[in-house]
Amino acid sequence: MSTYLKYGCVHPRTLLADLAAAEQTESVRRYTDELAWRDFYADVLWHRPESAREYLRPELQALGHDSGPQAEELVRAWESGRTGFPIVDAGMRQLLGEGYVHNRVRMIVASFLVKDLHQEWTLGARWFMQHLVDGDLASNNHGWQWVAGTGTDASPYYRIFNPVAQGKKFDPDGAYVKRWVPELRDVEPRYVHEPWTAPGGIPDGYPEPVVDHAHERQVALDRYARVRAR
Ligand SMILES: Cc1cc2nc3c(=O)[nH]c(=O)nc-3n(C[C@H](O)[C@H](O)[C@H](O)COP(=O)(O)OP(=O)(O)OC[C@H]3O[C@@H](n4cnc5c(N)ncnc54)[C@H](O)[C@@H]3O)c2cc1C
Repeated sequence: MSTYLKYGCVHPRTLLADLAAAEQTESVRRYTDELAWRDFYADVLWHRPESAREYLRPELQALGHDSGPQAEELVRAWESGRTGFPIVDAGMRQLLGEGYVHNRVRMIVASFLVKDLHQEWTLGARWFMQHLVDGDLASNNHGWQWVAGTGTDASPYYRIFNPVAQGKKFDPDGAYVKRWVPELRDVEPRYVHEPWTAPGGIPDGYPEPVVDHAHERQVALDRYARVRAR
């Protein structure tokens, strides 16, 4: 519904009225909560308009970010869905192909850019706004700040998504990855989220992982510890 809400085709109060009239199941309550997130972020943006571009926790700006030709190459790999991490690549290719990505995958690809590639959330937020059909300044930029750990009610900075574990948990048979990453269609489901472990190795045409997740996770945590110690 996000695109219809974004363009005002349906008003959130219409949805809330329907939800109030429905049997109060867990999914009805969850949906109501989701709509509340949307309004919450709109409210934050109204009161703190600078939060569209600036860190709500400015001290975390001192984390810094990677720059230079190698960092730029990694950003291009992320943008084009060629990081070698299947769930990240599927999400980024879906973004380019459909302009829509499920919330879980938005969180995974955003975490990868900020915590594995050590880029500022603002860079990813801009890319999303250029490509999402539901692109909304409040939900998008605060979604990014949530993942980056720099916003209101933010995910703690030290919570770092493991792209392999997330893929296995939320796409256990690899159907989502196989839909968007054709190079992996013939890989057995148990290897699809870490094709470098498959007996035949990584299929032709699919990249090797561009980073070592365990190492970059530690780099991110060390940077965070340094900023906190100031
Ligand atoms: C990094 C990142 C960027 C995002 N960018 C956008 C964006 O530009 N535009 C946008 O509408 N949503 C954004 N979201 C929130 C969420 O991913 C989408 O609203 C959701 O995926 C849309 O799918 P749906 O309509 O099936 O959602 P459902 O799960 O069915 O939720 C119903 C509605 O609740 C609202 N909603 C749900 N989750 C959130 C959330 N976390 N934050 C704010 N509103 C929410 C949306 O209006 C959504 O349509 C972003 C989330 C992240 C993590």
